[in-house]
Amino acid sequence: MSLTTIAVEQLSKTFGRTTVLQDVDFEIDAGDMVALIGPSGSGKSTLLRLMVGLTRANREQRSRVTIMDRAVQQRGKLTRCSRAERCRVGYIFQQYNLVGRLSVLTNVLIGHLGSMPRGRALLGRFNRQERLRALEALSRVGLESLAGQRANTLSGGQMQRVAIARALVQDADIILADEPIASLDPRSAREVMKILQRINEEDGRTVLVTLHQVEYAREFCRRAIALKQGRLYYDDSIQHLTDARLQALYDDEGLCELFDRRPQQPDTITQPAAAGAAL
Ligand SMILES: Nc1ncnc2c1ncn2[C@@H]1O[C@H](COP(=O)(O)OP(=O)(O)OP(=O)(O)O)[C@@H](O)[C@H]1O
Repeated sequence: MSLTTIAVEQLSKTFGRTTVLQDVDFEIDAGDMVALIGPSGSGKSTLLRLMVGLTRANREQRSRVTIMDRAVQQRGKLTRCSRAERCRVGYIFQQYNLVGRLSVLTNVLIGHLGSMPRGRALLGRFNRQERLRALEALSRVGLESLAGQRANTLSGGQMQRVAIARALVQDADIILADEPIASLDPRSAREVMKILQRINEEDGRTVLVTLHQVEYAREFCRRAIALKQGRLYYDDSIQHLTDARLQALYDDEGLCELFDRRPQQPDTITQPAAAGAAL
C-alpha cells in the first residue's frame, strides 16, 4: 500500500449553473489528521460527499478520487466498490445519524453490518465477538455504562461519541467527519475532538475533519486544507496557518491586502490569482 491514502485530482462540481468546487487537488498520507476549513458555502461538505461517492464530480478528463489505492470515482463516474472497500471509510455526520429508538449498543453494532454475512446482517443477528467489540468501542469513547440506553435520550456530545464508536466497530482505516462538533457546546466539542485525535494517534487511522472553529483545528490537527469559493486556497502544516492567512481566508478585504502587500508563496497558498480574481 502506498503512503498516500486519499488522492483528490482535478475535482470540480457544478450544481445547475453554480460551480461549487473547481480543480481541487490534494493528497493525504496514511495516519495524518487534517482539518478541512473554509467559509460557509466554500464546498467542504460537497468535497467530502464526492470523496465517498455520495455525489459525482463533473465529467472532466483528469478528475479522480482514490481512497487507499482504489478509485472511488473518475471522470465523473462512480466505480464499483465492494462492501469491504466501502467499510474502509467511516463517515461521521454533524447530526450523528443514529437510530433514536434503538439502544446505544445496537447503534454501535450497526457498524458491523458491512462486514457480516448478508443473511445474518439482514436479520441483525450479532454474535458474541461482535457484541464484545461494540462494548470495547463504547468503552473507548467513555460510554460503556450507557450501552442499554435508547440513543434518543443522549446529549448531542454523547450521540457523536456513539457515532465514533460505530465507525470504530466498522474498523474504518479512514474517518471522514463532516462538522462533527458544529452542534456541540465547547466541552462536548473538545471531548469529541480528543477522541478523534486519540484514534488517530493510537490506531493510526487517517482523520479528515471539517471544522468551523479554527482554534480546534490548530489544537488537534497537524495539517489544514482550506477551501475558498470552491478552490483550494491553503494546504500546509497547521503551524504555518498564520492569523493573516486566516483573515485572508475568511475576509475578502484581507485577501486583497494579503496579495497586494506580500510576495506570493506558491508552496503554501495555492491558486492565489484565481482566489483573488474571484472577489
Ligand atoms: N445538492 C445541491 N444542489 C444545489 N446546490 C448545492 C447542493 N449541495 C450543495 N450545494 C451548494 O454548494 C455550495 C457549497 O455547499 P457545501 O455544503 O459544500 O459548503 P460548506 O463549505 O460545507 O458549507 P457549510 O460550512 O455552511 O456547511 C453551497 O452554495 C450550497 O448551496
